[in-house]
Amino acid sequence: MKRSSRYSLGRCMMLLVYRIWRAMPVLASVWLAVPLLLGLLLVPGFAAQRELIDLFTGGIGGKSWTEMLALAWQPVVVIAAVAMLRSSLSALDQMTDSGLKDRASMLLQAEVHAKAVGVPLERMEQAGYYDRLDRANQAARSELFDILQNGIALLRLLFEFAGLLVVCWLADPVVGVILAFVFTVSFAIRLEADMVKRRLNRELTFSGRYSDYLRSAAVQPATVKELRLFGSMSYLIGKWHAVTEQAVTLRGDANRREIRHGIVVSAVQIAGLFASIVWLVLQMKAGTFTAGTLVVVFQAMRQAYGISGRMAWPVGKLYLQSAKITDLVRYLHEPPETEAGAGERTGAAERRERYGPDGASAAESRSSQVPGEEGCIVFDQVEFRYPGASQPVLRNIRLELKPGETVALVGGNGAGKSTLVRLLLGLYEPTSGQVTWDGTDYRELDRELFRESVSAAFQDYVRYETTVRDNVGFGRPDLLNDDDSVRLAMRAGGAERIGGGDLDSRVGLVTEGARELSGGQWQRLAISRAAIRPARLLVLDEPTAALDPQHEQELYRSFRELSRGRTVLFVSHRLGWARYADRIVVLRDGAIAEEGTHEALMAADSCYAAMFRAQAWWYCDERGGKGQP
Ligand SMILES: Nc1ncnc2c1ncn2[C@@H]1O[C@H](COP(=O)(O)OP(=O)(O)OP(=O)(O)O)[C@@H](O)[C@H]1O
Repeated sequence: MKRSSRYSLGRCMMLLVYRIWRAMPVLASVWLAVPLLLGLLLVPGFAAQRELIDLFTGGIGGKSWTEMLALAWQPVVVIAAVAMLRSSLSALDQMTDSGLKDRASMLLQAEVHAKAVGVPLERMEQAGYYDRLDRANQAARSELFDILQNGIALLRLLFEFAGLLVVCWLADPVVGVILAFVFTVSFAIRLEADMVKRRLNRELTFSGRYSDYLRSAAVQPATVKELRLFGSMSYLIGKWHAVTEQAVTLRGDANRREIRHGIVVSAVQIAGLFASIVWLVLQMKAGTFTAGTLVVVFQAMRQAYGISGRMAWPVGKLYLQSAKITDLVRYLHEPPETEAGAGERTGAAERRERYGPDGASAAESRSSQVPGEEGCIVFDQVEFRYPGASQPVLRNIRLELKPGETVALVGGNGAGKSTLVRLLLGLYEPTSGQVTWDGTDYRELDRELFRESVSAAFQDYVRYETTVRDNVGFGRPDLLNDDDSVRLAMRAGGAERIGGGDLDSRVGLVTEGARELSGGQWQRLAISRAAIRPARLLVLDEPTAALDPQHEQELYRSFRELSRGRTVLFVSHRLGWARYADRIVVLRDGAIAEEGTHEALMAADSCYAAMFRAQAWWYCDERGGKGQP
């Protein structure tokens, strides 16, 4: 995957840590400071050890035991204090570590959700954007804990190595340089070997699954019967053999490679150690070094070599997780519109541009007009283009919905019906032109009050896998516990029998003991959810798509009740419904092709008439000779 340098792994990690630190400064500071202190404490610890060794290897000389002990107590106290501090810091580290990772994961998930809520719907519906949101969400939910774990493990090892490097450098800068060189070389070799092994393991997981499938297929009675009959059994077994043998060979190669790398690393490390000791012995001869220094340097170098091996693990894992880290950080840092190129601005983006970075909210706070009582809606020269699309989906739409009118919106697949519905509900903003409510531009209306004035049941209706009551009551949470209102809405949506009259019966597959519903039953609940809202405008997008003829007829009966006193726009491919609307609007290729009552459009032998006859033909008695459409 190509990653921009703006979002390198290191920068992404720093941005993530900064976000966490901003939200939890104390906890995050402790979390970061502890590994640093653990590393730094190595320096006084080793210094005290050297002093103690030098004291005793220097011989008692003319000193009495009491004098020796008086000199020794200081380094002993330092060694004990360092050991106690290190163990206390390790305990503190464990405590902050688990608390911080849980909270950081929750915090970033909440930030991803908060950002998703503010994204314009038309942007959210773009496949690329939605995928990124999904990946960022997944990274925040399941990977973040692991990412932070690896990040902090790496930090701990780095600080520990830094402490050991300081110990060696203080002993002699030449030894420090040798250690830095040997450490870098052995770490690089180990990391490369680790990455190769990880990639191979991933590949082998796929081929392992394939090999398992082939092996189990070869012993399944149904497969055995068929393969014997066709004489293909040996072919299947040969295939399994080839896949398995390839995996065994690759694994053997990888193991041999790892062993070879291990030998090289050991050779480099032994050479480094040898060079350091020779150098120190030479210095000792010159009288500048003590036995204590030699022992301490020897210990520090061996400890640092161990770190070079352990560091390959978190670095390798972070590298593999880098795509997810980048997704998460980019999602959190970039405004959604930056993905859209020139000429891809949505209405919301334009508004932001007009009013500055906080444009959307500023404009929203400006839009405070109360929606009028009448609810006369006018589309005035509306054009709409999806972000990234070269052509508008809707063009030059002039449409008026009079208060209390029922309008059917019909047209072929992809004509733009659902898009028009979303503009009508204020979910999208026109790219040009305007939609008004009693003469006021939608953008000037108070969002909350506007939402209260509209209701809808969508083609892609939602299934709330909780209770029947929730499925209806989510339309009006304040009426959720008002049984009468919920039942009334269910009657209007033709859903009164769902759940056997028990509003609290659980539905769906998620909870134990719940009952799964059919597509039609879910759709009737969605219509009931729309019906519970006393909205002036009701929009039904394909309300009968999942209904059988009997339930469709029942819904039609309650439809009259449902539409009383409201402006209704419904979209339906079943033109039998359209004939009862006050007006039919036909969309073709994103433009209004014709408009009128059923009778007028039929009389005009319009494109609606052709569609209607095409559908009616299926229901005609063939012998009745009504003919083909
Ligand atoms: N989120 C989207 N992003 C980009 N293009 C879209 C998006 N949604 C729909 N379109 C495109 O807009 C056009 C109109 O789609 P729309 O869903 O409004 O049609 P429709 O008349 O409701 O179709 P159908 O009867 O099949 O439901 C189609 O060409 C479709 O590909």
